[in-house]
Amino acid sequence: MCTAATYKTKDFYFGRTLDYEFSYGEQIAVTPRNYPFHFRHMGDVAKHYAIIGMAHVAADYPLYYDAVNEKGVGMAGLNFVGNAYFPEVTEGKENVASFEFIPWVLGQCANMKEVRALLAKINITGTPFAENMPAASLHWIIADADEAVTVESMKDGLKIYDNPAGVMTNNPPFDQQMFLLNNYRGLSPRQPENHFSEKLPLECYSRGMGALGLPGDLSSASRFARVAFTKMNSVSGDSEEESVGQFFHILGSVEQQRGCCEVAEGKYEITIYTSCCNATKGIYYYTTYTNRQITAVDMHREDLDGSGLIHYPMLEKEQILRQN
Ligand SMILES: C[C@H](CCC(=O)NCCS(=O)(=O)O)[C@H]1CC[C@H]2[C@@H]3[C@H](O)C[C@@H]4C[C@H](O)CC[C@]4(C)[C@H]3C[C@H](O)[C@]12C
Repeated sequence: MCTAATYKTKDFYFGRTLDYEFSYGEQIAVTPRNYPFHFRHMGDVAKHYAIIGMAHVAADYPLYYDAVNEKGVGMAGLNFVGNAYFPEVTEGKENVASFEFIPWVLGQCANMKEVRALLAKINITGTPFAENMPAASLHWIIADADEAVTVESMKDGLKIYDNPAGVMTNNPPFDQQMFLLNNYRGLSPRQPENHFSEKLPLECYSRGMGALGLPGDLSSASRFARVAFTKMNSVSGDSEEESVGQFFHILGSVEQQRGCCEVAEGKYEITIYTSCCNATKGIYYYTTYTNRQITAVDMHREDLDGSGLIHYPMLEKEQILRQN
């Protein structure tokens, strides 16, 4: 399972948890403006916006999981197993392999208006990156500081949903996830009134009772409700530290501890990493399951006019600051 969220204070923040039972080996990758992209069906693109994000790097190619570009547009792919369907190459469309979707969009769109125009022409194909790397079953969230959409390629077509909550998890399809939020419209960060019965003297015996009923389990529908509630009610200062700190707390509401979600005998899904990108400034912050210190890579500290891919290993060793 995975969860993605957007957050706005003075700057715009975009990130996700990557939950799985094993790692593909990911790195923080900066694609500078002159790195040549060879799109399988769309030809070569020599110049594009610079991109920073988490990627599996194979044959010097950044297979991004989540990323932002230098214009402040963010995008993440999350599992959509059993629902994602990628058609064959279709004439008259811009055919983009699912593994190319993030660089295709982030390489050329400066805002969501441009993203929407691009999506109107696209056909996301299942073209594999390599023989041993078939297309992943994914859906995507794409956002800038002003709005977000969810993109789902399914048997009955390509769906582009407005995403006013600015959050996404996995199954079921996004329209159903949003509908299910209706179940929680009575929840509140404030203490509840007694609407149960005037004839019963019901009391608030604890703080936090306004959100009683918010599901606490790890299913993706429950994480959707939980992260939406947390994000929509989130309050923080707008300094970088306060915003980044609060963003990690928002995604902390849905993180997965080893042992709670068994996917096979003795195998557990965990939050492998959590990212928080300051999309306005191009700074990628992350924590990992084993390294809870926030680590940052700043795209603007690199030569963004270069042509070679830049990548940093994910730092996974726990760093404890000893006070005495
Ligand atoms: C497994 C990851 C998604 C995690 C997730 O959503 N878990 C939820 C599990 S569940 O639904 O609730 O069961 C996805 C996110 C991004 C994916 C990777 C990226 O798409 C980049 C390439 C794409 C290639 O086609 C396949 C390898 C790959 C390197 C992908 C492997 C894997 O599918 C990743 C890492």
